[in-house]
Amino acid sequence: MLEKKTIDHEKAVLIGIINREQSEGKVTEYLDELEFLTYTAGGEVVKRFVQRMDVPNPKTLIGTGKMEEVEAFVKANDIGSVIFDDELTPAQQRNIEKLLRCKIVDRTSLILDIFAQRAQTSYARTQVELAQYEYLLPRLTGLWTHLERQRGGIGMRGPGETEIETDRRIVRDRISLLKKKLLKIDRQMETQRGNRGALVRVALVGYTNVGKSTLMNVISKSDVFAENKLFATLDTTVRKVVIGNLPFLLSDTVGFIRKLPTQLVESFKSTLDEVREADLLLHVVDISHPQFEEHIESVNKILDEIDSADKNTIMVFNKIDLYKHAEIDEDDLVTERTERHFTIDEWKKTWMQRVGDKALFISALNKENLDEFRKRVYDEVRDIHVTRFPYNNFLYPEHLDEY
Ligand SMILES: Nc1nc2c(ncn2[C@@H]2O[C@H](COP(=O)(O)OP(=O)(O)OP(=O)(O)O)[C@@H](O)[C@H]2O)c(=O)[nH]1
Ligand SMILES: [Mg+2]
Repeated sequence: MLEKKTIDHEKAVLIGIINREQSEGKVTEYLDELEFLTYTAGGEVVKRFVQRMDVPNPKTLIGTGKMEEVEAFVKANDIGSVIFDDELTPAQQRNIEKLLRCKIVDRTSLILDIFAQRAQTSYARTQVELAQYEYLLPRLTGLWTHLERQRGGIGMRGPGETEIETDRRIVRDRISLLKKKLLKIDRQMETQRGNRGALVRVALVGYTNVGKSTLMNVISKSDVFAENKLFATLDTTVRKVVIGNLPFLLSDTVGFIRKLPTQLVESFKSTLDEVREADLLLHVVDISHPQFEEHIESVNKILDEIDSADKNTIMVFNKIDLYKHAEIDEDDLVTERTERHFTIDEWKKTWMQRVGDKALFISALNKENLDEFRKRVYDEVRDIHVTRFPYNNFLYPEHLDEY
């Protein structure tokens, strides 16, 4: 269920293109996610436009005819933003802006906007601001006037410099300032992490909205913010958790998403240090989501980008309470049985073949199978612990139920 807040819902339309790489079905899925992102950002989607085209129009991405259709709709319906699923070049963005005279947003800037809204701590805010400026820099091409406030008037403009150059210089200065600021906080955090001593470190990773924070809360009896919107968590939270009598550190991290803007991965690298330095990853998956396998791929890709793809990982399939498999009527002899028809048991078997006992099926919300989850995590953490401190191993029995 979506909790609607009293934000003034700005009306938005979505635009996607179908081509050789993305089929109609895929585009529908991508636009579903884009709609969820729009909702998270405070907007309301009133219409979607989809066009089939193999070569994008260099001027406006979609074709002229389609653009006229969009223009008519935007004007007639008081639309505040037009949101594209595909990334726009700075030139395309400018051209479309001129035509439609409303906000033109692509997936990257939408995600950046959500991050900006949700950043709570000064660290997260600094990271987001850096990502925003890096997105902005190549797009500074004269049409922008929103840097006016920061220009500071007299004396700021060097002789002979054009406005765009001044803007670029201001943005570059700001970027290097922010990088310095982050570096300083990074060092402090590194020291903090160093002080945590020898405890085994476990990190929850996964696509956004899969239930990482909910699981963190039930396991550590803490109170991390969780809600049915994307990117509820931006800052890493670390908690000391004890299972049996074995203590370890559990961290909850920012959720991943398909096409996570590179600027964000870059500037959130240090938030992701927690992942990079973890001894064990719990890769949480929302098995009730129709595209959960693609989510797994996106997450693996980002883990690869931060050099963490080879880490010891347990796959945690969450939300089994919501999972429903598609059914085929007995007299239906045409429909082929596919993964969509798998029962949870079949998924269990499939994943067991792939990763052995490193797959778990739970419901964090209904607390289903949490004992099994605790036991698996205990065994894994214990193994890491006794490998690291062999002399210590008598402290921690091989089986949790000996406690
Ligand atoms: N039905 C069901 N809902 C769940 C389960 N686990 C979490 N949820 C819901 O899923 C939504 C997202 O949960 P979060 O814990 O915020 O997810 P997250 O992975 O931390 O999300 P981000 O921080 O945004 O990346 C919330 O509305 C939870 O109540 C579950 O096992 N079953
Ligand atoms: Mg979270």
